[in-house]
Amino acid sequence: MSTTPITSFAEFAQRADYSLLESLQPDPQATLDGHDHRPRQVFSGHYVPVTPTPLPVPAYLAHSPSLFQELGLSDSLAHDEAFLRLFSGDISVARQPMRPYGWATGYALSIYGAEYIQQCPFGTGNGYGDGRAISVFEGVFNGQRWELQLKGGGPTPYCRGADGRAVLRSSVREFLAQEFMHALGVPTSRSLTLYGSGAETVRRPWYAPGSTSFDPDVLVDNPAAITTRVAPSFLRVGQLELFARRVRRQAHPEALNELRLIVAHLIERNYRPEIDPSLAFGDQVLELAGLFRTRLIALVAHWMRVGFCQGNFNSDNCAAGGYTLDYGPFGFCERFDPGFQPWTGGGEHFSFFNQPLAAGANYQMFWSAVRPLLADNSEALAQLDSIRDGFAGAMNQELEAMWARKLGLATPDAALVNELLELMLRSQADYTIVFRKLSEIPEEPSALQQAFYQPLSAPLAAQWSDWLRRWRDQLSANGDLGETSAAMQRVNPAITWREWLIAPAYQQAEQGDTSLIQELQAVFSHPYNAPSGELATTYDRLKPREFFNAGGVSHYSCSS
Ligand SMILES: Nc1ncnc2c1ncn2[C@@H]1O[C@H](COP(=O)(O)OP(=O)(O)OP(=O)(O)O)[C@@H](O)[C@H]1O
Ligand SMILES: [Mg+2]
Repeated sequence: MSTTPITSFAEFAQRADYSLLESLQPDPQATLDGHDHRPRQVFSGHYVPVTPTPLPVPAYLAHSPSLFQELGLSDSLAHDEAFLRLFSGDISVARQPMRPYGWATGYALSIYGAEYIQQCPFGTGNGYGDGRAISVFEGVFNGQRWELQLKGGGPTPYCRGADGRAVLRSSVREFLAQEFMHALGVPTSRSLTLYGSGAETVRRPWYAPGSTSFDPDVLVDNPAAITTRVAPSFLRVGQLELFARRVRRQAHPEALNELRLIVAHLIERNYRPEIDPSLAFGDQVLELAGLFRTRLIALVAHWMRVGFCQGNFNSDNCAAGGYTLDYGPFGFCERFDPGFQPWTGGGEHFSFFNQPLAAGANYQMFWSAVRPLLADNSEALAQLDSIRDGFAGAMNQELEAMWARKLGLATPDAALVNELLELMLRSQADYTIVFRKLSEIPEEPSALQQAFYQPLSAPLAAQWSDWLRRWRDQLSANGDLGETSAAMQRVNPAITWREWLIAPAYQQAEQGDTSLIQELQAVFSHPYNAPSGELATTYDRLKPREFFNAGGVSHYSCSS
């Protein structure tokens, strides 16, 4: 394992290794030149070779120093000409052993457990998939295998007639959010780089300045950008579903084999160290089902812990490796509201506190997608069903443990948590600030005042006093308050994502000024440390009144 960081593109390219991808089938209709950008049906195979469309006049905006370090890349590489060209969509710079084309994958969509096909322009489900995400690299860095994927890299056969681009606004959001979530300790895809175009803009519906409209009221031209995300794989539950649906429909003779290959690939990519390769394949599928259940449940508990709402937790936005994927319609809860949902198209079922149920619906689709692989083994099927049946109970247990950690309790106490959430709601508490203040284990509600969007009424203050007293009694009975407080500060972040602090960063980046992006990167890299001095004045505060109901900040319809 090399310890000197990679400084040249040639050295970087040497890390390419497509040996896992090679186990999958390319679309037999596709040509290997990758010039396949028009919407069409893809009937079989696991991926379509496709070249990205380069951003004209690409310019560096940001990279993640922490991911660069993990991959063993020198920071200077982000400014290297060939590196910049690759990750702004120009794969003509590829050199051996890299492939001179990327790949896009098809997937199916279920919303809350209901199968959809009308999102596919052909009405068949064969035209839905990565419409603007194109993987360009599979390789091994410091002993770990990663896939590198452009988002906004131009149209693919799955683009459904759209431009395949991402605007700078949404790219800055995804770029910052992935690294923030990682720093929060939440499993996630990661951010490598962010490059913007100095010459191409794309038009999207958006909100006029000061608008409180629910729906966008203007069309805005925004620079096109590409953010590259990194994960062990970008396999989604929806992807398994696509192949399972083809098995069910007997779409072609290879359908069951293709399902088997994609599931084997998922195991290889995301679960191999935990699943013994010498097990019979059916047993590996059972192991996978158990591990994915555990990961998905832990993931959603993390989301609840940090106040994250994914916003659009369809099966095609649910990574089969059990991490957060697709930072489009997401938001973080500021004033506590269990129904928080910033995306106007997302609906209540994907709101903040409904995420455990949404995860259960996605797990159900995973379960039904892998079932055909065990069809000839009734014992294995029964085991698989019982893993699925246990989802809700295991989810509840994990949530109870999460609340206990947030409150420093040695054992879960659902009644105490529910009373607290009720009090938070009635007091208009800020989700992040109130838990951070509680981490100091205050005796009096006055110590929490900074967390409330309205002064506490006398009756509410009395209820808080009572709650604090009973909670503190439990804590005192269980151990040292100083240690408990320190442990609480490790799970209750000191700062959070506040959209009104992010909007100026992408607005300034549109004018070529990336200093706010850099400031946010720095602040977000240590979310459990209270920011000091001037940074505290900016980042540790309640959402100002003028941003409540502000279009594009408190809610948004377009995430692309
Ligand atoms: N501008 C676009 N051009 C082509 N396809 C698009 C565009 N925007 C979204 N899509 C496709 O529409 C589907 C739904 O979009 P959604 O917002 O869930 O995903 P996304 O944010 O583009 O991507 P991902 O889930 O890969 O992060 C996806 O399959 C996506 O590829
Ligand atoms: Mg998506």
